[in-house]
Formats: sequence, structure tokens, C-alpha cells
Amino acid sequence: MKVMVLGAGALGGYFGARLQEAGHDVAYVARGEHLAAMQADGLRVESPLGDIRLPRVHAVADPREAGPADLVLFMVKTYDAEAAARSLKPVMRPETLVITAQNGVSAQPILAEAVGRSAVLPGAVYMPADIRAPGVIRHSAAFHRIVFGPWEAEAMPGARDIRTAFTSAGLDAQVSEDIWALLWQKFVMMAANSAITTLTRLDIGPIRETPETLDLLRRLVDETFQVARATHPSVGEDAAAKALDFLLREAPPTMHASMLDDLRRGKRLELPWLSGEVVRRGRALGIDTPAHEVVVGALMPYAQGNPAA
Ligand SMILES: NC(=O)C1=CN([C@@H]2O[C@H](COP(=O)(O)OP(=O)(O)OC[C@H]3O[C@@H](n4cnc5c(N)ncnc54)[C@H](OP(=O)(O)O)[C@@H]3O)[C@@H](O)[C@H]2O)C=CC1
Ligand SMILES: CC(C)(CO)C(=O)C(=O)O
Repeated sequence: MKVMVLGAGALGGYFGARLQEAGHDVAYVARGEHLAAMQADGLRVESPLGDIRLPRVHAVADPREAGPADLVLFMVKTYDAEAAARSLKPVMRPETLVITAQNGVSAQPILAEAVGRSAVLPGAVYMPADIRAPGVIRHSAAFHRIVFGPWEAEAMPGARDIRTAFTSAGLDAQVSEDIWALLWQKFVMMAANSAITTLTRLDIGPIRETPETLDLLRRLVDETFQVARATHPSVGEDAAAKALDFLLREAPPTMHASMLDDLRRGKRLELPWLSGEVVRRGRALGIDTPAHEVVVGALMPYAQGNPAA
């Protein structure tokens, strides 16, 4: 399979490397020091599920240099989605399918606007990773799950073939028939997770051991749950319980949201599409979201990068 990773950072680098190791033809679209390091020395992945060393990778700055692909992994941050989607449009072919990974529910429509809904397989990724150094991806838990599904039914056979390619590469991949319910379910967990770990600058372990902070986490989950249920009725009644189950029991104590990594590095934050999205949608629906409002107020000075830099 010919694969293009558009945004070959933490997730894109990880999935691209696993697929290349399994024999697929992968092109990595990246930029800056990370692109230069990949072009000079290849790509490394450090993972509890097995390290990967790829001394040579096809790393480029623009999708046009990568050429057309059967599968595009669209793995830029939400704030880069519009420009990346525009750059993808000229290399799309009728058979190309594009999997998304962005947290939240905003990036997928931006991509669909550029390439058409029938080409988009919205996806949710469950694994913590970051770029440890240029050319080096660090995966920091023993799970790497991706779930995607067709926005429009005709893409279902293509989605199943892609799942086979992923599982043959050792990845934990599933196809969902109601991907939007799943994206909202992840959003219920993730809006709270990104808010609480970034606000406190802590991993989830100490947060769940502190009763007052745990109470705040529960309120963040509940507010997003109210918004999710009002927006997407097929989100289950148990969505808040499932989100809490992940955060309080399944997640390793060292887990934190990728937004905290971004804050620590002085990078832009996806805050407007996480807590910001909950507040915006809550207002439109007449649902109070006071906990997320505080998070937005406290973190917004960091949303464009370190305000002290
Ligand atoms: N990391 C994680 O653990 C998880 C992340 N997610 C979600 O997945 C998405 C991707 O996250 P993540 O992998 O951490 O992000 P990263 O910032 O690690 O990777 C994105 C990469 O794409 C590059 N990039 C952005 N736009 C372009 C472009 N137009 N052309 C070429 N390169 C480009 C960025 O460069 P630059 O650095 O210069 O901006 C960056 O290197 C996010 O929306 C996040 O919410 C979901 C689950 C887990
Ligand atoms: C918390 C995690 C790793 C869960 O997959 C995530 O989605 C993120 O940090 O962006």
C-alpha cells in the first residue's frame, strides 16, 4: 500500500514507521528540524511495544513531492488542519482515503471541506506519544490503538482493507460503523483529560489521588458529556462512566494529555478545540460549562505558545 503521512510528528511518525517496517511504501510530509533530521538520519521510534530504526525514509516538505497515495494519515494538529488539507487537495485521487487522528470534533469537517466526505475516515487514536528529539518519536505506553470508520457508507470496504494492513503491521486497529459516536465518546474523556493535566501540569496519577482535583475532573467530564448527548444522540448514556473508567482505572498513572507536552515546550495549544469547544457549544445549547470556562480562562494566555518567550 502507498501511504502518505501528512504531519509526520508523534502519531504520524509512529504509524508511518510501523507500516514501513511491515513493508508498505511510506512518504512522510514534515517540516523544520524534524524534517531535516529524518532526511539526514532517518526515523527512530522508542516504544515499549518494540523500537524501530529506519535509517532511510522518504521525507518531504510538500504532499506534491510525495505523490498520490492509497492512504493518507492526516496527523497534523487541529490548528494546522486547514492549511494541510489545502495542500493535500491537488494530490488526491478518486481511490485515496484519508484517516484523521485529531482530538475533538472540528478537524474532520475542515478536511472534508477540502477533499470531500467520501474520502475521509475520521479516526480516534489511543496512545501517548511525542517527538522526543528531531527524528525521534517516543511512545510511552504499552497500547497503540486506532479506531476509524467511514463518514459515508461507500468507504466501508476501503476501511476494512486498511484495518487489515494496520493489524498485519502489529497495530491494534478497529473499524467503527458509528465513528461519530466514538469521536464524541473520546471527546468526553479527552476534553477533561487535556484540561486537568494541562491546568495542573501533572500526570493523571496524582490528580486522581487528590480528592479536590478528582472532583474537578468529574465535573469536566460531566459538562462535556451533557454537551455530547445534546449534540450527538447516539453517544451512550454510559459515556461519562466510560470516560471516568479510562481516566481513573485504565490509564497508567504517568499518562497526561499531549496538550501538556505542548505547553511545556512552549508550542501552540489545541485548547480552542477542546475546552474551548465545550464552552462554545455549551453556550449555543444553553448548557452551563463553568469548569471548562475556568480552564479556558486560565490557559488561553498559553494558546499561541509561551507568553513569556
Ligand atoms: N500525541 C499524542 O499522544 C496524541 C495526539 N492526538 C492528536 O493527534 C493530532 C496530532 O498530534 P501529534 O502527533 O502529537 O502532533 P505533532 O505536533 O507531534 O505532529 C504534527 C507534525 O506535523 C507537522 N506539520 C504541521 N503542519 C504541517 C504541514 N502543513 N506540512 C508538514 N508538516 C506539518 C508539525 O510541525 P511543527 O512541529 O513545526 O508544528 C508536527 O511535526 C493532534 O490533533 C492530537 O490532538 C491524539 C491522540 C494521542
Ligand atoms: C491522552 C491520550 C494519549 C489518549 O490517547 C491522547 O489522546 C492525547 O494525549 O492526545
